[in-house]
Amino acid sequence: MHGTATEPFLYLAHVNVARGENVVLHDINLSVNAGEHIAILGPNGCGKSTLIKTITCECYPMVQPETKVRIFGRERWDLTELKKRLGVVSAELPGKQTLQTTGRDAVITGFFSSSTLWPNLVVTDAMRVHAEEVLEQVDALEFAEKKVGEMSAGQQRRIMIGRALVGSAGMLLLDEPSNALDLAAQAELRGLLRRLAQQGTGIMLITHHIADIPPEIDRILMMRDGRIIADGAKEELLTAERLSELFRTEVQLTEKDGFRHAW
Ligand SMILES: Nc1ncnc2c1ncn2[C@@H]1O[C@H](COP(=O)(O)OP(=O)(O)OP(=O)(O)O)[C@@H](O)[C@H]1O
Repeated sequence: MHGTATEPFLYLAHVNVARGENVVLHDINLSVNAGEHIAILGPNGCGKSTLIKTITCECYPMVQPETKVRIFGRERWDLTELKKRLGVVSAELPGKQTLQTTGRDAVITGFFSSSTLWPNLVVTDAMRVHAEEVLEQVDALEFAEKKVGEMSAGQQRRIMIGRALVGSAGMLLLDEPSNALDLAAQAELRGLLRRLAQQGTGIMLITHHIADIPPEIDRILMMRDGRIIADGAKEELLTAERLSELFRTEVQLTEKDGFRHAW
């Protein structure tokens, strides 16, 4: 699981991050290889999104000599380049212009990390061919001509996953992707994440819904109060006992077809 055969995607050492007046991440140490499948769990406000925002350079670590942040093996990044390579998906759209953009074009914006296909952007034939493959991969060809603003939340999410996939180096960072999805769309999302994981796409998934965690995810990070309090195998950590400790409430767990359900 923590093997060295693949290119390291992420290396964080002694990372502290402040937001506003408060330090909200404390001494984060984390190493992730490309292609790993990880879920990040923890109570509201524990710092999960800030961790992802630290990877995407939307939040910066406090400057301290022992602090290291390496993404794809590099410490310094042109932000636009980095954004293109990181496949980030949240429940929010990249910008309000995205609403007026067709699904097909919204996927292509992933090559530029832009909110719409501005006229000055040069779209190559190779980009169009790849976007078409990705639209098929996320099962979105049927509604690719629709404007994103006219799609269901489930369709939008599939387009945003496609957008994240086109430019990315095979790692998806998903911040609560099942938010606002109805039961059918949640099931579709679960199926899609499973397929992507099986095809070798790496996944870092933040979720409050244990049922979102596909069987392919085998590593769990548990966060509380801005710290990683556990990092290990799903078999050890995704238990009623560990979840009860993490959320400080009694959690019950059942398992079906490799998925776990908590309440
Ligand atoms: N823009 C901001 N300015 C100041 N503090 C912030 C900001 N965004 C988040 N915080 C604070 O940072 C801490 C970590 O928040 P973060 O959003 O990373 O947690 P989270 O685990 O993703 O929470 P949730 O599960 O509710 O989404 C919280 O105390 C939060 O109040």
